[in-house]
Amino acid sequence: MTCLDPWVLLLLLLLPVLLLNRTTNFYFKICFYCVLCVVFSVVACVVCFLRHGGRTVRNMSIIKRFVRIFKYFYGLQLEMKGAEKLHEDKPCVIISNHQSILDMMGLMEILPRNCIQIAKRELLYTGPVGLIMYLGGVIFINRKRTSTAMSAMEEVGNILVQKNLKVWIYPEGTRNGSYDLLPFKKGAFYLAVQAQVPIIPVVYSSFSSFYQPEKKIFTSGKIKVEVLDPIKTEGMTVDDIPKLLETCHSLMRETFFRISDKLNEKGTNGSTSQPVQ
Ligand SMILES: CCCCCCCCCCCCCCC(=O)SCCNC(=O)CCNC(=O)[C@H](O)C(C)(C)COP(=O)(O)OP(=O)(O)OC[C@H]1O[C@@H](n2cnc3c(N)ncnc32)[C@H](O)[C@@H]1OP(=O)(O)O
Ligand SMILES: CCCCCCCC/C=C\CCCCCCCC(=O)OC[C@@H](O)COP(=O)(O)O
Repeated sequence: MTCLDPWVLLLLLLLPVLLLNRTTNFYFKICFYCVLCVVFSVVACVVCFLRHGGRTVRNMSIIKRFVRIFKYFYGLQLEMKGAEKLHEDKPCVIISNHQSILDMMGLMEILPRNCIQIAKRELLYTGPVGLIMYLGGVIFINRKRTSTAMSAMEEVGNILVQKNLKVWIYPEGTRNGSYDLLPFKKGAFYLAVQAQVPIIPVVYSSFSSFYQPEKKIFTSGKIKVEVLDPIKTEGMTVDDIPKLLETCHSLMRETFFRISDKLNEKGTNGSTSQPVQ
């Protein structure tokens, strides 16, 4: 019989204690999430290469299958409303709120076919995770240079209708762990007006009932997802963008408060904002 290294033995004995401690449990879950992302990305890259031979939005259906497994490790339940609105075979711009790196689980639950995503350029350099995003057709933008970000998004606008694509954008432009939505950036609205395609808002309930990084809380829980009705942009011009943005923001904000338990417009279930994870 092989003897276990005493350090390994000690770690194994301490593991239940560490997992019962809220802080270590929190960090364990976050680290495990990153490990899952990396390991599944490596496997998904191989499958994507074998199946489609390179970068294509069709790889997203493969990536989706991998990411959909994550929720079982975390005891997360997703409750959808109106998901069928995303599956109409027409181009559109989908906008949603962005709370954390955990969003990916909710995203992959309802991501429609032929839907490209916009992400910050830095994610391309996260090893296998960046590679799988690249293979999945994610468009990377440099947020520090508005002009290049705008032209990358304009290019998406040019092919949206032509190739019958959908595009998923986080108009807050960054992760937002506060108990409210941030003001929206304008790129998604320029894109929709330029391509004359509808905007479909998608709202995820606040994660704060099961995930509070500042208190090191990460338990099992439920995420409610509501897909709102499409908002037409036909006939709109750039002058209509501020009003369009305002309409989408207030509809989404209203929905966010309605579907998030114990949250109200004053912001709170005890604290105001917290760092993103
Ligand atoms: C198996 C495991 C697998 C794991 C892999 C799974 C893959 C999942 C992928 C998930 C990816 C998720 C990634 C999420 C992110 O990275 S979010 C961050 C990146 N996204 C965004 O930033 C999108 C939203 N941002 C925008 O739309 C911005 O508007 C942007 C285009 C980036 C410009 O930024 P900024 O300058 O900060 O914004 P403003 O909106 O304030 O605009 C400044 C002025 O420019 C004018 N403007 C904007 N766009 C246009 C345009 N297209 N044409 C003309 N003018 C434009 C705007 O009006 C502003 O001017 P004024 O102030 O109005 O004068
Ligand atoms: C060779 C380098 C290796 C680096 C390895 C890094 C491994 C990283 C592993 C897992 C990370 C999981 C990332 C999942 C993708 C989630 C997308 C996301 O949520 O990005 C955040 C972005 O929307 C906004 O960023 P900011 O809030 O503005 O900041």
